[in-house]
This record gives sequence, C-alpha cells and structure tokens, in this order.
Amino acid sequence: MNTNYFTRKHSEEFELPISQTGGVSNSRRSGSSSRDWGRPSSDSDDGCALLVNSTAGAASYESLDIESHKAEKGGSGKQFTMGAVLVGRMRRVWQVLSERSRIGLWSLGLVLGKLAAEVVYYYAGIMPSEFYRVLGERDQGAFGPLLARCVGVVALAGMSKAGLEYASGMLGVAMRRELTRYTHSRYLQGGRLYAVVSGGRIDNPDQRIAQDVERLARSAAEVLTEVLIAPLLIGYYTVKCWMISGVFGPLAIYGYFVVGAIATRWAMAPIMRQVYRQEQAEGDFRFAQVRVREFAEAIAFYGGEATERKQADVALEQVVKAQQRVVGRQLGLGLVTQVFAYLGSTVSYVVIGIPIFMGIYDDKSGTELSSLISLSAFVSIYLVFRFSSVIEQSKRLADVGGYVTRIVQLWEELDVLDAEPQSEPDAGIAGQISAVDMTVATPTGKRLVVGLSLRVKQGQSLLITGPNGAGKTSLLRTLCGLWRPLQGTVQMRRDEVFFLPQTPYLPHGSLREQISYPGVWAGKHRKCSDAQAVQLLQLVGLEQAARRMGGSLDMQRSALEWQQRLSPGEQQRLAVARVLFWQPTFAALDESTSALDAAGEAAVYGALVAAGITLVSVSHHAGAAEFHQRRLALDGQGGCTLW
Ligand SMILES: Nc1ncnc2c1ncn2[C@@H]1O[C@H](COP(=O)(O)OP(=O)(O)OP(=O)(O)O)[C@@H](O)[C@H]1O
Repeated sequence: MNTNYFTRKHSEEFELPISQTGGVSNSRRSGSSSRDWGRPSSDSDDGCALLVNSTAGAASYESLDIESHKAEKGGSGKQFTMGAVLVGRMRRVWQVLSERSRIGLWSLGLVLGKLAAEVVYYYAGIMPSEFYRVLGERDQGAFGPLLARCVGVVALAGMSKAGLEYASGMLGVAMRRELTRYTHSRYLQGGRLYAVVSGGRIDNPDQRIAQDVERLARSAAEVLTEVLIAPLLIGYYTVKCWMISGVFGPLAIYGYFVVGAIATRWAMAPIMRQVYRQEQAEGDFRFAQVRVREFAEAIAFYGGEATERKQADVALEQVVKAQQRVVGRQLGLGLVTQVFAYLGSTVSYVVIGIPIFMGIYDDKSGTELSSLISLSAFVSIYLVFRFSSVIEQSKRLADVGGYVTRIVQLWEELDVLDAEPQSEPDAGIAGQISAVDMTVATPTGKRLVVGLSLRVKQGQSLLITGPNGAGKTSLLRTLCGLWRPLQGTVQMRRDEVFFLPQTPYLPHGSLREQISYPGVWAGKHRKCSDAQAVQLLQLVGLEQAARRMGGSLDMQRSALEWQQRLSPGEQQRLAVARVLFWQPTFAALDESTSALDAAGEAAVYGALVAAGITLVSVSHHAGAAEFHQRRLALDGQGGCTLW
C-alpha cells in the first residue's frame, strides 16, 4: 500500500473552498487558483469544488507518470540477461539463503557427503584396473578378496548415491521454504500486496511465489552441489592424471574444457530468455484456469463452456509455443554438452597414448601396461566427466537464471515500493478524515473527482452517491489510503478506518475467525468470545445461518465452503459483524449492504450507528440516507455536490 500518498498537513493549513449553508455546487472559476477559493464560512468548514488550475493538475500528473516509469525501469525493466545483472540477482538469492543457517548446514552436509561418495566412486573406478592385474597375473588367491571388496565398494557407492539424492531433495525443500518465507515477509505486509497487484508491472506474482521458487530451489540444489564440489575433484584428478600421464594429460583436458565452455556459453544464452517467457505463459494459463473455476456457476448459467474452451486453448497454445521454444533452444545446448561428454572418452586415450608413444612406459610388461591404461582411462575420463558435468550444469543454470530473474524482479518491485517515502501510520488528526483540493484519478490517469475538499468528523456520517462509474469506489479508496490523490492531500488515521468492500472477503477459517478477521487491527490482537459472537450474529441477523452451518464457532471451513454455504447477503452480514467486532471510529462501506433486503439493511445500519461508528458509505439504496448526516453526490463529470 502506498501510504506515502498522504502529505502531512495540519488542519490550520487548510484553505478550504466555500461551503455555503445548504451546500455548494461545483463552481469552475477559470483564471483563479485553488488558493483563491475563499475561506470556510463560520458554520461549515468544508466543501467541494472543481479544481480550476487544470494546467497545474496536468503537470502534476505528468510527473507522477514519469515516476512510475522510473519505478518500472528500476524494478522489472532489467530482464533475463546473462551478464552482471543476472550475477547480481543470483548473489541476492544466495544472500537471502545464506542468512538462513539451515541452508548452510544442508549445503555443507551435502558437500561432505558428496566428497565421501567420490572416494567410494574412486575405489569403484579403479576396480577394473585391479582385475586386469589379478587376472593378467593369474593370481587366484587374490581374486576372491578382490571380488568381495568390489561387491562392498559397489554397494557403498549405491548407498551414497541414494543418500545424496535424498540430501539434495531436502536442500531443495529447505531452500524453497526460506525463499518463499522471505518473499511472503516482504509481499504480504504493509499494503505491498495491493500495490504489486494493482500496479500491474509484475505479471502473475502468485505464480512466481508458488511455482518459480519451487523450480528454482529444486534446480539450484542440484547445481549447487555439483558446482561446490567441482574445484576439489578437478584438483584431485588433475594431480592423479599428471602422475600417470605427465603434464600433457591435464593440459589436453583443460584445453578441451575451454573449447567446451565457450561453445556452451554461446548455446546457453537464448535459453534463459525462453525459460522466462515460458514461466510467464504458464502463469497466464494457470490464472485462466483459476478464473474458470471461480466463475464456474456463471459460465454454467450462460452455457459459456465452448467460449471458455476456446480461450483456454488459446492460453494453452501460448504455453505450448513457449515450451517448444525452450525445448528447441535446448537442442543446440544439448548437442554441445553431449558431444563434449562423448568426445571426452576419446581424449582420455590421447592422454595415455602420448606417454606410451613417447616411450615412457617401455619398461612395463603387457599386464602392467593394460592395468595402467585402465587406470589412466578412468582418471582422465573422470576428469573430463567432472568438466562435462560442470558444463552440463549450464543447462540447468539457464533454467535457474530464468527462475532467478522472475523471483528477484518481484523483490526489486518491492524494493521500489519500500523506497517510496512512507507516511506515518497515524498521519492526520484523530476523529476526522479530511481531503483538501483533492483530485481522484484511476491508475490509468482518468480523473474522476476533481478539486474536492471535505472533512468527515466523528459522528457526522457521510453518504456518497452518484451514477455507475462516477468514481465513488475510487474516492473511497483514496480517502482510505489505498490510492494516492493525483493532487491535493488526504489526512486520516489508518487505525481509525475499517474498510468493507462490496464483495465480502471470507478466507479459510472458523466462524469465530471470520468475525475477528484480520485478527490484528489497529495494533490490537483480539479474538471474539462466545458471548460476543452470539451477540454480533444476532445483531446482523445471522443466528439461523450460523445454526444451519452446524452452530460451532470453531469449525474450520474452506473459503469455497464459506462462499457456497452463505448467500451473498449473508456474507455481507458477516462482514458487517466484523466492523461491529472491531468498533472502529470510522467504517468505510463500499456498497457493503447491496445484497441485503431493505429491512436487513436498515437493521445493520442501525446497529453500526448504535455502536457509535461513523460511516462513510457508498450506496445506491435510498434507505441508506436516513443513517447519514451528510451527503456527497458525484455527477460523473468530475464534479460533486456536498450537503
Ligand atoms: N484499478 C483501476 N484501473 C483503471 N480504471 C479503474 C480502476 N478502478 C476503477 N477504474 C475506472 O474508474 C471509473 C470509476 O470506477 P468506480 O468503481 O470508482 O465507480 P463507481 O462510481 O464506484 O461505480 P459503481 O456505482 O458502478 O460501483 C470506472 O470507469 C472504472 O473503470
């Protein structure tokens, strides 16, 4: 939530437009500035007027637009590159992970386990060379113990491999948990969720959190162990190779690796971009599926399945095309990595061939030479294998790069929001909501209410009316701090205003939790007692519905169940019970009783007023007027009348 939308001002700084007795209509006064609008009259200190200085308004909006553009560049503008930006983003992911000790422990355990396993693999690898020797020398006495050793080593190697897979899986899970928790802690706090979702600069944030993080964690856990262990093993096998084949062996293999690395780098670049796009298409596809599920009833009534199928197929095609592009780009990389891996065994024969043809092993017998060739082949093939494994990780690294980009982009967007100056949570004067010279506009820049000044004092409930699309909800959002005014200022105390949208929000939970949602409000943790719950349910006329649902206050139900088992009117009543529970100074009701019958609406408004809650309501129902002292009528042209 962009709480910086408020400018701190004291009430004495207000220069309010005239509000004559009986109200004032909008008056355009070309040529004068908002400061020329005169002083508040003695009996009324607020009013409503159209902004006159439209040039200033336009200039102000321009600057807002540029700001948001800058934010976009800073936030998600930098995308899927292989260069410094990606390295920086990967480092950031690592920082987040390394701050969590469990990740460090798992990684360390995995590296140690992998090293131990490598020792076992080494002994398994030199077995053929020993068999060559024992069989070549027809040493029957040594054959039995060698066979037993071989079975033991192979069993150990199998166990090591299975154990490592387990540890790598657990590391992936731990990484996922930490990355997701970190993202939650930044995304689900202080209005960030709304700002990201309504800002629209980050596609499918839910998919980034639910899917991309999981894929990143899984791939990264596998890549990580390979990459961490590679220098140790490469060093060890380089020395071994040197000892067997002299300096030419390692040199030949290192040269071979450099060529392979360059070819891989070249083949890898396009994949990351495609992985990023595939993830984006996956997110859109999933969103389409969720929407169809959410509106299943409406689609069934309309018989709209055929249209939905067409749209779902279109979304599927996007995913499939993106996936095909990824698979296509992987062909080139696969070719490079496979050729590199298979050519590796040939290189190993070159490595042993050089000292043999140079006559270095001329003194060896046939059996000794066979054993040496076998040992050398193992050592150099293993060295090549280590290099090719590093190169093969690049294939996974391309995926990791795509996932990292999507996740860190979301963090960067949150950084941008964090960097915006924040208003104090208690900005404003207790017991009033006020706006001065305020222009309300949609995020797309459409001006809905221009130059409005008003003050809602405690005990003076305000009813906002106007035709559809006039901007009533937008005005309420601005007064409650969800949107920033395009011009002018809004002052209110966030801990005084409780907002109820037209569509009630009933999350997973018990009836008690529904009443006391969000559980913490205005710095207070509160839980509804049994007696309170019964009283509130009576006040909003929900006793029967509660009985119908089993009468238990603590039975957990899914969000879908709440949606299905309570009618829209009953859901709205339950939401009103929440307001009565929290007893805020102000309740902002955005058509929150639109689904109630007339008697029910009167009863809940009566209960709210009796509880001493000042209402700022949007309603199309004539009956609502008697519960409000003041009225603001929007004309749909940017103007309004207050009386
Ligand atoms: N997030 C948004 N982005 C772009 N335009 C928006 C957004 N929210 C609202 N609008 C536009 O602003 C205008 C006013 O919408 P708003 O919901 O405030 O009207 P309203 O008076 O509450 O309408 P109704 O009586 O139908 O509820 C509409 O044209 C709407 O399309």
